[in-house]
Amino acid sequence: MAPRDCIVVINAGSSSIKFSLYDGAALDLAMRGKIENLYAGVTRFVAQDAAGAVIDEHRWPDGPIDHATGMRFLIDFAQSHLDGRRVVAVGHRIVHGGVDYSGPQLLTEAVLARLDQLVPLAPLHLPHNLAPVRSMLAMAPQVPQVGCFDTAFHTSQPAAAQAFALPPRITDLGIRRYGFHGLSYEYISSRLPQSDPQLAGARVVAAHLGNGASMCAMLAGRSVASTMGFTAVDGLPMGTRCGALDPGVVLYLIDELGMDVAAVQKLLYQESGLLGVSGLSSDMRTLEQSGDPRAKAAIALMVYRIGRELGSLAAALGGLDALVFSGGIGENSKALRAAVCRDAAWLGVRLDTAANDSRADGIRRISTPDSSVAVWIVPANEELMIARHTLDILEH
Ligand SMILES: Nc1ncnc2c1ncn2[C@@H]1O[C@H](COP(=O)(O)OP(=O)(O)O)[C@@H](O)[C@H]1O
Ligand SMILES: CC(=O)OP(=O)(O)O
Ligand SMILES: [Mg+2]
Repeated sequence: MAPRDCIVVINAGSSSIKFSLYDGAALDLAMRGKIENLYAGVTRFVAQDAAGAVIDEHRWPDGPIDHATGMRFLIDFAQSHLDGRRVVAVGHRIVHGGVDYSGPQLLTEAVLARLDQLVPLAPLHLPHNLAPVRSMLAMAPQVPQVGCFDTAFHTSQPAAAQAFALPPRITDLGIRRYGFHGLSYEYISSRLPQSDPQLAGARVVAAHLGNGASMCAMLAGRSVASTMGFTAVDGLPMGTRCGALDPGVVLYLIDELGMDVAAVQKLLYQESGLLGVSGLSSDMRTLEQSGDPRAKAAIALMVYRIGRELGSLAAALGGLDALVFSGGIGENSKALRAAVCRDAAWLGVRLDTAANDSRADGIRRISTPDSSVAVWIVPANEELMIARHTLDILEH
């Protein structure tokens, strides 16, 4: 890579699109931006330089926008801020890789066609992950587009963690647990031992709590279990997704309530979770500011489920050395972290209240020195992981 060469990274989540621009083979961050509150609330855009100074901001006061409008805005923004750089590759977060893709992949029309088949497994994400790849392939066919999969990090899980108790004729179709947010967990597993080398071989549970939310058990930096399964609707309650559900409920909705598949999908993916329980909002900030008992109930349910999953994941690890919070809620909600840590006292978790309440940012420890479980905040950085994988693909 020449000094003016750069890699662009696009991370399209369910409620946000993040982009970053990295200079040269050292992957020095040049600029990052985020459009948040797609589909709900006031959509806003903010871009920052490497030092975190805001270089541009924008709001859409006439109502929330969708992924396609957001992407067009971002492409225009990035193109007008390249400042003489040459884009040598674009790295994309692709939420589902299915059975075919367990590592970063150069995206061609043939690969995209296979990924199209996985859309039913990630309806809130995959269409928005794939559309920008196609528009960039059309705009600049000479620029490699690299896909980095959320599922890839979890392929290290033991067979029992990946299995549903279903007959082989079903399992053989690829109907098994995959796990998601893998790029976030992979970043955490690479970043945590830099701050505390003792954690390199440790039993760690990380909670990526954003609009989508999951938890992952990692042993010596490798995924051994996670709360998300075949799809990103499993596990914890999320902004609008229900999380773990007795499959009998789905049968009942269809058979007894006469709901069709589209209605069930909408209910479980878009009308449940924090939004569904509170009846108010999918946004944790709104719920925390609300005095409505339904908002409190929604948060309490999320805290309760995190605690239950923490026990389960600690069991998969045979104990617990560290607990990590990440994602928009995990990084910013001190109340949620305090509630989760209070419920995890039985595991030896002791929160340092002052550290938890501090306005510091960046990676930091928030447990007391005598806590037998180290509690950390690690700001999510899926983009850096994508940039590293993209550079690897370019160089090999
Ligand atoms: N200061 C804050 N306090 C509490 N929750 C916050 C705060 N900032 C962001 N959040 C929550 O983080 C969630 C979005 O997380 P994020 O990781 O940005 O989303 P995505 O999964 O789309 O990438 C929202 O529920 C939002 O309310
Ligand atoms: C997998 C997933 O839920 O992603 P997000 O948090 O971006 O919605
Ligand atoms: Mg996210």
